[in-house]
Amino acid sequence: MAPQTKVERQWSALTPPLSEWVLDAISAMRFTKPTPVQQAAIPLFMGNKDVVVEAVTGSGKTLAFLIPIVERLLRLDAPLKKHHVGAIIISPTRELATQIHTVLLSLLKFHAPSAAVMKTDDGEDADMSTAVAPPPPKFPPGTLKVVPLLLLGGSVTPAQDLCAFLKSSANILIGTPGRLLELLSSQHVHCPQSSFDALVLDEADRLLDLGFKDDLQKILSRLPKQRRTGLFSASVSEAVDQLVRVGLRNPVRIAVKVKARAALGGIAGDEGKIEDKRTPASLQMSYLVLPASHKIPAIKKLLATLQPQPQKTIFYLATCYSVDYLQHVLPEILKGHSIIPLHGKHLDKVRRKNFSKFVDSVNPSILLTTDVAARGLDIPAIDLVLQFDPPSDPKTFIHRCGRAGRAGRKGLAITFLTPGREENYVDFLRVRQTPIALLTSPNLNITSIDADAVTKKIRDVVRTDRAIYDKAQRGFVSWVRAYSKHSASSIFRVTDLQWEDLGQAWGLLRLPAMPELKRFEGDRKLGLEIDFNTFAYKDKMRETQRLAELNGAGVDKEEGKKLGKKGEVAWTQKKEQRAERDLRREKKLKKREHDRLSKMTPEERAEEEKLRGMIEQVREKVVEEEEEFEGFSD
Ligand SMILES: Nc1ncnc2c1ncn2[C@@H]1O[C@H](COP(=O)(O)OP(=O)(O)OP(=O)(O)O)[C@@H](O)[C@H]1O
Repeated sequence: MAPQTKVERQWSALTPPLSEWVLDAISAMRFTKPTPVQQAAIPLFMGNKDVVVEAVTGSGKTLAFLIPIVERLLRLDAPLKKHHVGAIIISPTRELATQIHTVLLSLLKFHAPSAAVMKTDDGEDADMSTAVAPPPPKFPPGTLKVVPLLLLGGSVTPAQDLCAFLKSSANILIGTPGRLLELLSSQHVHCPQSSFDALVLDEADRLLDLGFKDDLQKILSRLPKQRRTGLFSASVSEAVDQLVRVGLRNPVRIAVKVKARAALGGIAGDEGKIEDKRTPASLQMSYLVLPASHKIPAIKKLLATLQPQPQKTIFYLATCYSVDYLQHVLPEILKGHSIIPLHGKHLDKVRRKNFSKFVDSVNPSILLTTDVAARGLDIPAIDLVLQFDPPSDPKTFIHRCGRAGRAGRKGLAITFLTPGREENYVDFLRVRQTPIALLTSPNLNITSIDADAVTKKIRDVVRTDRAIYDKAQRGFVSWVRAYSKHSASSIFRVTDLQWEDLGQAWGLLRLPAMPELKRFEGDRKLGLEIDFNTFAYKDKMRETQRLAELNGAGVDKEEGKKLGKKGEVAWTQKKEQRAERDLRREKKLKKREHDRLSKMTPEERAEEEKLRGMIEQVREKVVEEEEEFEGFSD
């Protein structure tokens, strides 16, 4: 017998033993040993156990559920019937679902029969194979294989998803709840007791949140009760009250915690003590206490002084509108870094493009984002996470921080707190086994001169275009609303906010009119004298419209905006733009479909017609999933 390699030795201690091809795949990935969560979860989930798995971010939970699912489907006595589903993996966001699908494909590349299906399904590979390479190997009927299908929503219609399912006879579905439900609602998709094996909820506590409740309930009602269910997350214990909803049967709880020495800068006297942590040991969890107006100057200094210089940074903001605003001003301040915005209100196309741009960028770059990118994303090169302020939902905290310091790599997560009551957040986190320590190095020493200089720069950008001013006002209002909804409401109180300093921090040209400022008696103009009547939009059409309104009746000269039905113009315009966009999208899809059909042989067409007949019966409803993921982003 050939001597075992190091990889085989480490992984082969698992029982039941993994298949040869899985060991080959792991070996190619250079994972010399299973991570603790893989060691604990793979044997149990490969057996007949339901599992609830909590392990720190970046600890390899994805393979901990993918390997058992695949192994079990490939150990069946006979292949699943056509259009029968063997396993479903649900994820709260498209990006995460896509990532799980990618990891699964990289695993299946090593399973020849499944890989052959992937090849023939991929048009490019198939074409190339007829031209240069030999055709993919044929396997005898009855060969077991895993065929995954990714369901995301966005620009793909439910009918197209069904078409892909029927054509590929996929047996593992990966997707977001809304689109999965659409597919499962079709009478052509079968999940009977005899075939359905496992359901996985990745980021389970998020999926058990109220926002997903209805979809999840409906999905569960379409699955057999006798199945294996796996719940995975770095914060699943936050959802214990909800677990019963998932119908777990005597689940085994697996909790992989980290023991670490308490860092300097935590509670006095605790330094060096061993403590349980819910964050990876390789991730330095830090905070800074600064007035709001010192935060961006501190970030500027940090990025310039941290060694080695951060290459990929995630900068979390509370709302989509804050992202929409700061994407215009940060490039001016954080020069040398590409600022890439990403939030749930972006069109699907923009969201995908910007995400890829960040992942692929070779220069220092900052993903400016909301909690849409808080969970699950595995981009190993991220070395720094910045939180302008803590997330409204405290369980999101460890997920945001956990985008850095993954799989043993060093990472740094810094949370900004303002002096006063917010400092209690440090103790609040400690109780939740998420200790954070004051960042003492590099020493930033931000002065009011630094803050004034940054505010001036921001304001200079805002003054270039009234559209940016609008975004600033909107971004700020949405931020205040998010702040007021913080679940740690005794720590984050709107009444404690320092409005003038915040105005400076955001580079506002005046404080917006908002109910939260009713009792504010300070300077709403923030010390500036600006003639808003002459403050123009760069966009000529918009400016002409503004001027027309300004010169017309019912105009507040100071605001330069229409009185009465506030916001009516913008709203109707927005509605028209959306309708136009939908029309354009529909036309594009039709053209793409036409091009696809025109390339088909008559036989393929006939098959297509047959499929279409089946698809006609499917509800055509495009689900707006993004809003759910945003939760509190106004
Ligand atoms: N056995 C292993 N050895 C080394 N690296 C591994 C191993 N298993 C997985 N990894 C790598 O660890 C990284 C994190 O894995 P994964 O994304 O599954 O983490 P996770 O626990 O799901 O994190 P999160 O809670 O943030 O979703 C990935 O880049 C993955 O390739």
